[in-house]
Amino acid sequence: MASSDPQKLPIAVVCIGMAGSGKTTFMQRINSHLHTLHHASPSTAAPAYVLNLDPAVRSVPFESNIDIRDSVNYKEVMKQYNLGPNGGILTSLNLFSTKVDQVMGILEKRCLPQPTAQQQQPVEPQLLPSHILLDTPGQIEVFVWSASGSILLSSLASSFPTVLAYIIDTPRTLENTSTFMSNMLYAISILYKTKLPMILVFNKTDVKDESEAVEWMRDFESFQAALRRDEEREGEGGGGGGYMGSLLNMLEEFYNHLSVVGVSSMTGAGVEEFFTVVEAKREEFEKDYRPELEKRRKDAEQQREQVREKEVSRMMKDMNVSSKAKGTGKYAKPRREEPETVSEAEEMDDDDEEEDEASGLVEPDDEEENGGGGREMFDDGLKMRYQQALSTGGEGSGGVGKAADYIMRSQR
Ligand SMILES: Nc1nc2c(ncn2[C@@H]2O[C@H](COP(=O)(O)OP(=O)(O)OP(=O)(O)O)[C@@H](O)[C@H]2O)c(=O)[nH]1
Repeated sequence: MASSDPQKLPIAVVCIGMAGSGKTTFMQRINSHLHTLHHASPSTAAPAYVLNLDPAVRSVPFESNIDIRDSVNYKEVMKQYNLGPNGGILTSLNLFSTKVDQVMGILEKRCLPQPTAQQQQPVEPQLLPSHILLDTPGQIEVFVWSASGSILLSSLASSFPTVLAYIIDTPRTLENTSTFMSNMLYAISILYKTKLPMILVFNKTDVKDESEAVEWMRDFESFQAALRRDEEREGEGGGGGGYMGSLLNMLEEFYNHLSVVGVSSMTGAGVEEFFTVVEAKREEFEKDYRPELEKRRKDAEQQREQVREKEVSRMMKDMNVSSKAKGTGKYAKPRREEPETVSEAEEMDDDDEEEDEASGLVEPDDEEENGGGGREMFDDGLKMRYQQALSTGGEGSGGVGKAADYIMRSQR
C-alpha cells in the first residue's frame, strides 16, 4: 500500500496539530517507515519527499528535501520586523509562500512523471515517491487561517491528492471532556476551512490508547456519562453539560466522516493502519475534493471574467468621456480652412468662443449623432488590448466554494 505505483500520483500528507501533540515525531516515524519499505524493495518503493514548513523548529529528526528554514531566517524576520514569535512564524510563512511557484515546480519535477524526449528511450520506469510529507508549525492557526497557509495548501491540492493528518495528543485530550471537545472543534474547523480529507491521528497510544476517544465520538451516551463525571468532579452546574451535549449532537454527523487511527510515534504501532487509511482518503479526494476543486476553479474563472468585463467597459466609458472632454478621438474638432479675409477670421473667432462656452462633458445620447466607424474599430482594438492586459493579471485567490456543500456531499 505504501509502495510506488506508476499509475498513482504521490499523495501529500500534511501533518497538523497543536504544539506538543507529536507532529515531528510522527513525521519521523512515517518517514522512516517509508524508508524501511524502500530498503526492503528498492525497485518498487521510493522514499517519501519531505518538506518542513515550520520556520521556528530548532532541529528536525529527519532529512527534509525542502526546508522553509533554508529560505527564511525566522529569528532575523522577528528582529527586522520587530515581531513576536507568532508574528515571526506568520511573516516567515508569508515570505515563503511568495516562492510557492518555485516550490511547486520542484515538487512536480521530483514527484510527477517527466515526459521523456522522443529520441531518448526510457531505460527503466521512473521510481517516484509515493508520498509527500509536510510538517507544519505547532501554532495551527498561523498555518491554517493565514493566506500563506491557504496558498500552500491549495497549490499542493491542485497538483497532488492531499490529505490532512490531524495529530492529537491522546493522553492529554482524554484528561477531560472539555479538552476533548476543544480538540474536536478545532479539527472540524480545519476540515471546514481547508475542505480536504482529514484523518484524526490519536498519537501517543503507548501512554493511553484511543479507544475511549473513539467511544466518545461514536457513542453519545458514553460522552454524556463522561460529561456528568467531569461535572461531579469539578463541581460544575448542569449548564455546561447541556451545552456540551448539544454540541456533540451537532458534531455527530461530522464524526462519521472523519477517519480515526491510533498511533504511537514512539513505538511505531498503528503506522501500517495509518497508511491504509491514507489510501482510503486518496479515493475520497478523487471522488469529492477534485470535482469540488474544479468547480471552484471554474467559478473563480467566471468571476474573474465578469470583473474583467466590468473593468474594461468602465475603462472604455472613461476613455469616451475623457476624449469628449479633451476633444480628442471622435470628438476631435475638424481642421478648418484658413480664413481668407479679415471678416471671415472674425466670424471664425466668434464660433470658437461659442464652442468654448458650451464645452464640458457631453451627454452620452449625443454620442450617437457623431457616428464614426473608424472610432468603433479603434474602440474594439483598445478593448481587446485591455482585456488581454487584465487577463494576464495573475491568478486570484480563487473563489471559496461552499464548504457546506462539500461536507454535505461527503456525508451522503
Ligand atoms: N510517549 C510518547 N511520546 C511521544 C510520542 N510522540 C511524541 N512524543 C513526545 O511528545 C513530545 C512532543 O513531540 P514533538 O514531536 O516535538 O511534537 P510537535 O507537535 O512537533 O511539537 P511542536 O514542534 O512544538 O509543534 C516529545 O517529547 C516527544 O518525545 C508518542 O507516540 N509517545
